[in-house]
Amino acid sequence: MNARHTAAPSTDLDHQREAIAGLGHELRALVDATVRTVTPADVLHRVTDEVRRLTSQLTGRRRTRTEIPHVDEFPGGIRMFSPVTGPGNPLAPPVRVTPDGDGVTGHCTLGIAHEGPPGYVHGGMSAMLLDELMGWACSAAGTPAMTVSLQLRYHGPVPVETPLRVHARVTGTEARKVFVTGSITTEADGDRQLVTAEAVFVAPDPERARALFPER
Ligand SMILES: CCCCCCCCCCCCCCCC(=O)SCCNC(=O)CCNC(=O)[C@H](O)C(C)(C)COP(=O)(O)OP(=O)(O)OC[C@H]1O[C@@H](n2cnc3c(N)ncnc32)[C@H](O)[C@@H]1OP(=O)(O)O
Repeated sequence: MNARHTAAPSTDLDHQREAIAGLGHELRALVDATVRTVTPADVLHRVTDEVRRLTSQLTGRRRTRTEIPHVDEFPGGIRMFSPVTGPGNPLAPPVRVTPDGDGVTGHCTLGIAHEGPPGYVHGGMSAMLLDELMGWACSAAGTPAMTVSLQLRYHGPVPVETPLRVHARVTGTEARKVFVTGSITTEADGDRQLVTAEAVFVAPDPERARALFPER
C-alpha cells in the first residue's frame, strides 16, 4: 500500500513522519526499479537528469552529523532514518519490529537491491539485520547498548523476495555487558535457521555516552 494513503495524521510530528515515510516508500520503489531495469541508455540519462533535479529540492537546511532528528525517539525508540528499520531511509527494507515474549522479532522482505549471490541476500545485509535486531533486544530489556562483538554463522542462503523473520533475545548481562543471540528464518519455515548470531553489547558509561551523543 502506498504510505501516503494511511490514516489522517493527528499531530505535526505524525504529519512529518508520514511525509518522511511516503518519500522513503517511493525512493525504495525507485531503487528497486533502478536495479531491475533493462531500459536503454537514453531513458537512463533522462531519468538521471530528473533525479538530480529532485535531489536539489532537498539540499536546503540539512542536519549535522551528530544531530538527532526531531522526529526520532533516541535511544530505544523510533528511528525514522535507520538503515534497517527506518521508513524514511530507502536503504532500509524497512524491518517492522515487534516485541515478543522472548525478545524482539523483525519482519521484512528483502529485494534485489540487497542481493549477494543471484537470488539470495548479501551476507552483510543479514549481519546488519541481526545487529540491529539484537540492539533492539537490548533496548527492550531496558539496556540500550552498542555492539562490541558480533559473530555470525551462515547455515543456508537467505532468499530475496521472501518474507523473513529475524529474532533476537538477551541471554544474560554482566555489569554493562549484554549477551544477545539472534537468528534469521523465512516466515514459511520458522524452524530452519538460515543465519545465527551471537553478540556482546556494551551500554556506554554516562561520560562516554555524553561524548558519543552530545546532542542527546
Ligand atoms: C545515551 C545512551 C546511549 C546508549 C547506546 C545507544 C544505542 C544506540 C542504538 C543504535 C542502534 C542499534 C544499531 C545496532 C548496533 C550498532 O550497530 S552499534 C555501532 C557499532 N558499535 C560501535 O561502534 C561500538 C564501538 N565501541 C565503543 O564505542 C565502545 O567500546 C563502547 C561501546 C562505547 C563502550 O565503551 P566504554 O563505555 O568505555 O566501555 P569499556 O570500559 O571499554 O568496556 C566495558 C566492558 O565491555 C568489555 N568489552 C569491550 N569490548 C569488548 C569486546 N569486543 N568483546 C567483549 N567484551 C568487550 C570490556 O572488557 C569491559 O568489560 P569489563 O572489563 O568491565 O568486564
